[in-house]
Amino acid sequence: MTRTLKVGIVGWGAIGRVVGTALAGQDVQGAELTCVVDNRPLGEAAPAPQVPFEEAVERCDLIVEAAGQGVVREWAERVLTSGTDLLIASTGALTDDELAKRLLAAGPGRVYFTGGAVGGLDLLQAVRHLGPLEDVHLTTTKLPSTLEQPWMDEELLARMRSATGPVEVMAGTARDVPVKFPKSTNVAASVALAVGDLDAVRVRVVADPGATRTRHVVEASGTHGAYRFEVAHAPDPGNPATSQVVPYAVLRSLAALAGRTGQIL
Ligand SMILES: NC(=O)C1=CN([C@@H]2O[C@H](COP(=O)(O)OP(=O)(O)OC[C@H]3O[C@@H](n4cnc5c(N)ncnc54)[C@H](OP(=O)(O)O)[C@@H]3O)[C@@H](O)[C@H]2O)C=CC1
Ligand SMILES: O=C([O-])CC(=O)C(=O)O
Repeated sequence: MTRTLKVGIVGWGAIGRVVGTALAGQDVQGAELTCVVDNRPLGEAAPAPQVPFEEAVERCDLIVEAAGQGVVREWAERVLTSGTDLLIASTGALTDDELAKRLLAAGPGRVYFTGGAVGGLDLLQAVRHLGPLEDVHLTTTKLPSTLEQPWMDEELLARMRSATGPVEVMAGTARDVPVKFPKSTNVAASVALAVGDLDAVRVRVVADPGATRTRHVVEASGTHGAYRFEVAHAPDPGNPATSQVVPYAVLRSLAALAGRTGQIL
């Protein structure tokens, strides 16, 4: 008989709540919710004990990070060093090369990344073995309010707020963009993880008042082929910066880690 995977969730928000509720309801064969970590007191809202981070690391086989890039920076290495595995949603933290290098080398815990809001990462990772991808582009289009940032000047904010159509708010690489939109463009770092190069992924971030669905378009080509993946997600009603599908991508990752048969890997 295989052991049940004890899972702790860090971040009881749009992602964590759905993942934690599903785990507590035994929706993921071979995994159970052991505890929850969050900034705010959750009281009865959490279906498992709310504990400090240190205690979660001690009690769990696997921690799901669904809190933000800062949590990855502060805790990821300690989780892995303690022997606990870590599944990261805030992949944008990996734009820091030093941190990325340390996490990939850390152990005995293992680090994993969820595909989150983008598709096709499995194929892009496979394609690397045929040779480099020369051209990789990601275009992310979201509601303007979900893209407002403290560093933006009045002129850009005014343009976003009064837009009647799409407005490009940033063009850069997967190294620059997730740092500027830490809660909204982790997908850029996820594409870069699949492609194996942060600087090779050209990213456009577009604010569009008509974007009732969040759109991510990944386009890549090389001598061996051309690839295009486009998704249009309903945003989470409580946190429209996050697409509603993301917790289900995390649950899919958890099912694979728990060893459920029949998974597409
Ligand atoms: N890979 C992907 O495709 C995606 C990745 N993400 C990443 O996942 C993260 C979480 O998303 P989402 O659930 O929508 O965010 P929410 O803001 O809805 O929830 C995050 C929760 O984590 C809590 N939190 C933040 N920092 C800490 C901390 N240091 N310790 C404990 N709790 C903390 C927050 O509390 P408080 O509000 O008090 O800070 C909040 O309750 C995003 O910030 C983003 O980085 C999101 C969408 C897609
Ligand atoms: O949920 C999404 O569509 C993407 C997102 O917020 C992120 O990548 O951080």
